[in-house]
Amino acid sequence: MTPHRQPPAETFGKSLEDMVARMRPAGREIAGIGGDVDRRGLRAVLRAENAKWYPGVALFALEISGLLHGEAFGVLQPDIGRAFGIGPRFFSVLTVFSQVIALVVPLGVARLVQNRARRAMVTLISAGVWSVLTAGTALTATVGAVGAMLLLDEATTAANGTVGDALLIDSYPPRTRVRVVSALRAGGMVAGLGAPGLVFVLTEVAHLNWRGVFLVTAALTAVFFLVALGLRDPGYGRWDTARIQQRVRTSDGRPGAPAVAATHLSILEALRRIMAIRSMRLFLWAGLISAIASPVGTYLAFYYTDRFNLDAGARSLLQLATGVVGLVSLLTLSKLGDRIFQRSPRHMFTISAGLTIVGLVLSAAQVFAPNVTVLVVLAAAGAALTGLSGPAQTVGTMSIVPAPLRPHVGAVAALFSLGGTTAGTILLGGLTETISLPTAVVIVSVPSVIAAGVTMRAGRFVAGDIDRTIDEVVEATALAELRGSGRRLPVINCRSVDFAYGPVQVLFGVDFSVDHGEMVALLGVNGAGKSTLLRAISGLGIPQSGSIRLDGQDITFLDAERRAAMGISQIPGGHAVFKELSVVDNLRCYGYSLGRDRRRLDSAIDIAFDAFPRLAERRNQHAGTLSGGEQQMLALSKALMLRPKVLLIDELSLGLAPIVVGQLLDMVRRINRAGTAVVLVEQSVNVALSLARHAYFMERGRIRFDGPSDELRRDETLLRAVFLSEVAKEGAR
Ligand SMILES: Nc1ncnc2c1ncn2[C@@H]1O[C@H](COP(=O)(O)OP(=O)(O)OP(=O)(O)O)[C@@H](O)[C@H]1O
Repeated sequence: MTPHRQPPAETFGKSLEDMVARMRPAGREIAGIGGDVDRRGLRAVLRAENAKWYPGVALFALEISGLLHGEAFGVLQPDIGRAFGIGPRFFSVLTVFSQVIALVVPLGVARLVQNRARRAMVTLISAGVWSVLTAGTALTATVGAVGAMLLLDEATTAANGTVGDALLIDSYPPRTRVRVVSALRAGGMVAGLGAPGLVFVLTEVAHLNWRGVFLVTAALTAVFFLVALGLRDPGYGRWDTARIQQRVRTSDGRPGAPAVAATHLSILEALRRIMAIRSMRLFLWAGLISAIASPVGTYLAFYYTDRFNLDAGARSLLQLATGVVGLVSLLTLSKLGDRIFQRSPRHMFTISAGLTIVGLVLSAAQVFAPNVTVLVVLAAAGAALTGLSGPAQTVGTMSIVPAPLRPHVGAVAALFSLGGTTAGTILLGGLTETISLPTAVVIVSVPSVIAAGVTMRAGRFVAGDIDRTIDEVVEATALAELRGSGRRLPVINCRSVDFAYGPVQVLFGVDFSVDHGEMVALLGVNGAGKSTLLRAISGLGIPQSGSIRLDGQDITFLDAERRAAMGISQIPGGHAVFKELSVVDNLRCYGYSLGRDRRRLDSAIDIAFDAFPRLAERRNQHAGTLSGGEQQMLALSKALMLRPKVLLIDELSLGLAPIVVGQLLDMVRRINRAGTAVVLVEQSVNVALSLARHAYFMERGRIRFDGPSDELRRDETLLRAVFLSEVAKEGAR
């Protein structure tokens, strides 16, 4: 017998959506947008929030450490080459490996830290390895060892880069983040200016050979490593996610609910989740487009060296002037950045991208500078304005992803910007062969202006995307609360699902739930979106927004294969069998998720043959040559074999004789009685309503009815619509 729904499960999805909507304003305020604009200074906010300076200081120490050893490796490469008799070819082969490492390591590290917050450990191990590597390089005697060290260095640098921003963001409250990120970037700029100076002093003033420089650098990186040694991972979403969870728990006066179990995503699933964020997609494309111009700096340095006859000293001064102006502008304007972000993330991106465009124009104008003074002014002003968008972008991108996926963002961004840099190197190389450098610089600056425009557009969606992360946290916590209070969660719960095929949206805010062991009818006119909803549940399609949960666990972005293993089976209308395969091979394919246990598979196949002797008689016949009814029996065998938690059936009875339909429905009842919840999409209203106590009615991608089947049976207006579409379908056949 179909179990009774627990009140108010009939509107479970709806009530959850109401709860999520109710908590959204509080969630926004916690996430640092909305509410009264916080005008306090950084120190005052950190004191009031009891946030410590140390994580920032430690991360700064690690940044200096990274810069120092990176600079030593970069500058001294030719000397190492000479010492071992290796030429540029050796290093260019290494570069290829380095690029592979730069792409692969971040993804692996992001996955590694997704399950447990161990980002501080990753960053400290990286820094420790740097010290050892730098010292090891000084003492090494073989070419192979040099190569291995350079590659290991690349891997640890990539690992550190993956977790750095996420660690910083999670260490500070949202209302201080633009300032904190800006301060760290400014510190990095200082170190960036100081590192070459140090290498210069060690080689030119102290006259150390490359081994000596590496030893001194190793000692310094070790000191910075020790400074950072107390760094601990603050935990995912320490200042946002955790606080929202806390707020949800206390909102109904039941503190101390069990922890919310997160769904761990594979790398591909995590990428899918990230790419589902509209503003993130735009940010990533903007990153790729703007990276096209990244080789410009090198060309410019050559250009103004020739044009104004600048020597190394003058070039360093130019760099120093640019750095100092950039630093001052970052530090003075970052407070404003925090305020604007709080008022409206969209404005923050409009302003920062607007300033970037002005900065780009000034930077490109360098090539027309009549003298060195104008060159310095243009370079400094350009760099200062374009530099402002960095922290805005970091805070924006980190705020729109769920906290455990923040390290993945760095990994994906690296992928995109590498594509842009490669394209830019090829493009600029080609352009400078055929046209003058000033024209080439102006041409290559155009993509950066376009990228700023794309960023501006991305900013429009940031607030909405932050809402989605808040909603997910509220929902997960609310469900954990409910479970903690003894309530059994629905086996399937869809909340506010939007789905589109390309630009055409077909589902709009669908709330849909199915209890354990329940049979539910999903009805509606043709094209209402019933099959699409089933596809979203089984993982054949990914919704643009909203969530899908199996037994409380978020499965919105999981692979279909994983969902099948978790207990969701689907019998798609019209093409449920592999027509080219024999009956028994079809059953073997269905049994894929049972694993490698041959005996288990064989006994599952026997169960199917016992239930449908007609299939047993035709075990070696091609499934495509079975009758329509036999094909549906074969399809239903999947549920008999796998005993899923939920069976999604799309149009079981379509085009079949009543007697065959009767047999199939008997089997559906049997499967349901054995504990499998069934969602029945049926063209025959009578069939569906006679089987299911609970019914949903869809129209144009929206749920129009959610309640007892008897009530729907009495709703003539809705049923007439289905009936008419049924007639139309029959007519079309
Ligand atoms: N792969 C696809 N690409 C583009 N549009 C699609 C795709 N599949 C379905 N659609 C469109 O999505 C809308 C919903 O289709 P869906 O099959 O989910 O409806 P349905 O309620 O199951 O209809 P029916 O009862 O006729 O099967 C329809 O307008 C359909 O044309």
